[in-house]
Amino acid sequence: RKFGDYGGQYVPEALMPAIEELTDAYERYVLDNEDGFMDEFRERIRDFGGRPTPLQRADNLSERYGSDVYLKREDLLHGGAHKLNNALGQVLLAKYMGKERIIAETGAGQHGTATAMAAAHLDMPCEIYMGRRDVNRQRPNVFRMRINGAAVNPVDIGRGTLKEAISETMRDWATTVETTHYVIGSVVGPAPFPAMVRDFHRVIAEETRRQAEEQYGRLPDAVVACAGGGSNTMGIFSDFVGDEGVSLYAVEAGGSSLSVDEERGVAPNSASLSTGSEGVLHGARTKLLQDGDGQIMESHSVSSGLDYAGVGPELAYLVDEGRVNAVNVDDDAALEAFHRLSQDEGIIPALETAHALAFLEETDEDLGEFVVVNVSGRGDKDLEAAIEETEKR
Ligand SMILES: Cc1ncc(COP(=O)(O)O)c(/C=N/[C@H](C(=O)O)[C@@H](O)C(C)C)c1O
Repeated sequence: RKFGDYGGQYVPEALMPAIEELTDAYERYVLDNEDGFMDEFRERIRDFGGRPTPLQRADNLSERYGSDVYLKREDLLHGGAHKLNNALGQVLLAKYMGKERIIAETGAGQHGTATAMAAAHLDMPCEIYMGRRDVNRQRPNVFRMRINGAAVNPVDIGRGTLKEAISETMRDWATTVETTHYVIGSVVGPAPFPAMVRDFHRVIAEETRRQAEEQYGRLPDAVVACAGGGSNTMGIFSDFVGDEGVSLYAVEAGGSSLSVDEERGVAPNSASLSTGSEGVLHGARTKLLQDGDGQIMESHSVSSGLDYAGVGPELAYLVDEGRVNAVNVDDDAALEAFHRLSQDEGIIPALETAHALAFLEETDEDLGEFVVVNVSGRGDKDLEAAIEETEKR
């Protein structure tokens, strides 16, 4: 339940029965593979999802940085992002638990889309909560969710971004726990969600380890991934935590600046790991952007998927332990990296992913000769935003 001081289950009493039921199901089906649950998960994520994803050498980036840069291509997973690993796992688990309805939150819309696809695939009705602001800036994903048969509920309270969408989804779940499972989109929320979401994404790290040995003859010197809630980071890091020779870099959104405006409660970034402080958000104790009175601050990022004031408790723990390096790059660097990968490698990355790629350009650290970057998603959803943002600069 806990990762050092972080984690726990800070939820209203009404949710405790659902949390206990989910904990029992997680232990039986995910940890103990009861009824062959994990076998069915692996078979479906292979045949429906398209796993394994390639570990591909980026020849032009390798030349630019004078090292062997390999891309873990989660953008090639069905739906265009790593999100399907967790969404498929949780919807399948809901089916094993006898649930009849699926709900989820989304910000960038990738998690919402993945949940809608998994629910359609497993014949479960699905409802997605999405901040109005995100509905407007990730429209291609709103269309995909609806075409996959999900209802998309725009959330108009507050700033209409991810934080409010999560709160609305939790509110729905509190009154529908009997029949409904809440598919949380990242390694956040009350236990067992952070560990369970990590375990569904662990397949990314397992493949990367095998592919590194086969294609390069040894483990990477460094693994780099962007961090919003932290699921694609924990997914690709989880298998390497015990390998001291593999440096791990979690790249957060530095937004437009790292200085926060305590007065207005606004942080023009989402660098919770680097600049946040300990607090409770969405059911877990973790690190988050809060003002002196403990009010959660508005976060910012050019990418919806990193625009989140919190971060997963296990990732916060690994950073405090010094096992993961928390770094960040700003909006401009991410936009440059978005265009660089598109022009130099023929891959349009998600704006979230672009932050991980920007770190290779921005850092003056020597990352070693064999560097793996997690390409968490593709940038189809971001084309309009990226062009607009680039023209503005
Ligand atoms: C392509 C892509 N890459 C990275 C992220 C960051 O989420 P994590 O991997 O959980 O840190 C995201 C996050 N997307 C979520 C979503 O689509 O709803 C996000 O907005 C929330 C679930 C946090 C993403 O779409």
